Amino acid sequence: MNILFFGPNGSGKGTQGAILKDKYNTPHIESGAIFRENIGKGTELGAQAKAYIDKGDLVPDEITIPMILDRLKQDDCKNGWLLDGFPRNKNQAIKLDEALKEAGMALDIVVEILLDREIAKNRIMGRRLCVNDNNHPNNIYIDAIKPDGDKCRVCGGDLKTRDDDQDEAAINKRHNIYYDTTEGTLASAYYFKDLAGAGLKYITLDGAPSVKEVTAELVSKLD
Ligand SMILES: Nc1ncnc2c1ncn2[C@@H]1O[C@H](COP(=O)(O)OP(=O)(O)O)[C@@H](O)[C@H]1O
Repeated sequence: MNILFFGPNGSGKGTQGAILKDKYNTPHIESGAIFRENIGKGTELGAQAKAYIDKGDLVPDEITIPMILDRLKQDDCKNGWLLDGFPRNKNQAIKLDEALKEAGMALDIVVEILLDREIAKNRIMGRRLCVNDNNHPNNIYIDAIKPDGDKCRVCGGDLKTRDDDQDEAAINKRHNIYYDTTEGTLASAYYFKDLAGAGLKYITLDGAPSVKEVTAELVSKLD
């Protein structure tokens, strides 16, 4: 299965993407993770991308598009892939569509998580990480997982915040790109939505409920 996954920062896209990856046993290709890996290894690509990422901008298409299209040609993608974080603008969507047609490949599923922008921002800014286990869910803005005072609600451990979670300007910048329905990431999702029907299944999920409820909706809509 060839799958695209869309969701704003704060929508739990990474969590739901892992469900899809396991269900279809495909590689989970995350454009941001590829950039971070290259930055970590000190590659030329990493050096080029870092300047843009640090400013909260998108890495230019002439860098990003060939990087992702090359990745989709690798052997492990033969039986399908889950692409997460690409396309992120209309031009990337058009180039992906052209490359798929050229390779005689087709998209099978597009998943879009719907989440109000303010809720998404609060989830990011309200996130608290337990020093004992980052997976202990604590968020000061979500009643269901409010911390126990200033301690982890699961184990009572100390809580910390991720620096980039508190940079409201950077969060707004990323959300401006995501929620832009003319040239931004939602424009790229809708580009494929308009193609839906020709064997392409477009699934929307309500991102507001709990992780478990979003997963249940996702699984019910895939079968
Ligand atoms: N498709 C893309 N096009 C251009 N830049 C990208 C793309 N995907 C990721 N990036 C860059 O990598 C950074 C990290 O991406 P990601 O891990 O998805 O985090 P976030 O969702 O917080 O932006 C992005 O902020 C952007 O600068």
